[in-house]
Amino acid sequence: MGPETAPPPKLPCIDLSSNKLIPGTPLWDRTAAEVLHASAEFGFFEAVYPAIDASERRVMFARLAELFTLPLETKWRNTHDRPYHGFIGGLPRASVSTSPMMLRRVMEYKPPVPSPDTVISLKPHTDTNFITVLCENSGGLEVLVDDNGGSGAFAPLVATMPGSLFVFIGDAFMVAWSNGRLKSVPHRVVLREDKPRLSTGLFMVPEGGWMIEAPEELISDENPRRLYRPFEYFDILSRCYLNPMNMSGQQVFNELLRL
Ligand SMILES: O=C(O)CCC(=O)C(=O)O
Ligand SMILES: [Fe+2]
Repeated sequence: MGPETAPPPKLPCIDLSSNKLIPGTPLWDRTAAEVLHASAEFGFFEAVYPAIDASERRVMFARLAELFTLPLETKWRNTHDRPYHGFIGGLPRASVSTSPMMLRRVMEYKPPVPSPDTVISLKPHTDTNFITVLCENSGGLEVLVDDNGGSGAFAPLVATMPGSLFVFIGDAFMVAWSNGRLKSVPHRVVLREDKPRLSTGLFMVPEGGWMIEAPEELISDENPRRLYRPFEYFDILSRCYLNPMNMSGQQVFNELLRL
């Protein structure tokens, strides 16, 4: 028996494709309100943003597939002293990543051999960074929905438009940029087919070495005080890394920083 998954509910899908989306216009304001609502209610949304057309996408994923056929010794040469920045092997997925500030990561999930019907390839977690933008070659991403009192169920994220990207609010955004108003949502990857899944993500991370806290503007009648202590991002990331996936970033933030 595979992991249980709820049927796909109606999930937020926001059209960011119009070239009339210009700051100061009513369309901009309406779209910004949709983004805010989705980020507060769900912690993620599907972004209709066909900047990468279908043929570019195909080429990109074909090249990625080639990249992952490199021998392990070669992949392990991609090292970095910061957690999650170099090659990550040993998980059900393999990951190669570059660049410390805007972190572009590519991921391959391979079903184990022999393959069961379904397998959880990436355990439920929240992203610790500010914002994640994901682009995938096949389904498998699932989010926790309707998490009333912890009794939520994972639902598949099915793109309603070809070429969509998925945008996730991370823990650092939840804590520092929204003072708890937006939500970072647990998600996971489940393989239901006996073939590898490829994805690429843009992980927007804070610069290291600075203490980060919610700005004054976010203190309101609704939230009359800061909800979290100031933090240094890589300190938190190292703590998450020390117990990978056993404790989500959200738990680390809530247990260490909640005031
Ligand atoms: O591969 C995916 O689509 C999800 C990756 C992910 O959630 C992560 O690396 O944090
Ligand atoms: Fe994630």
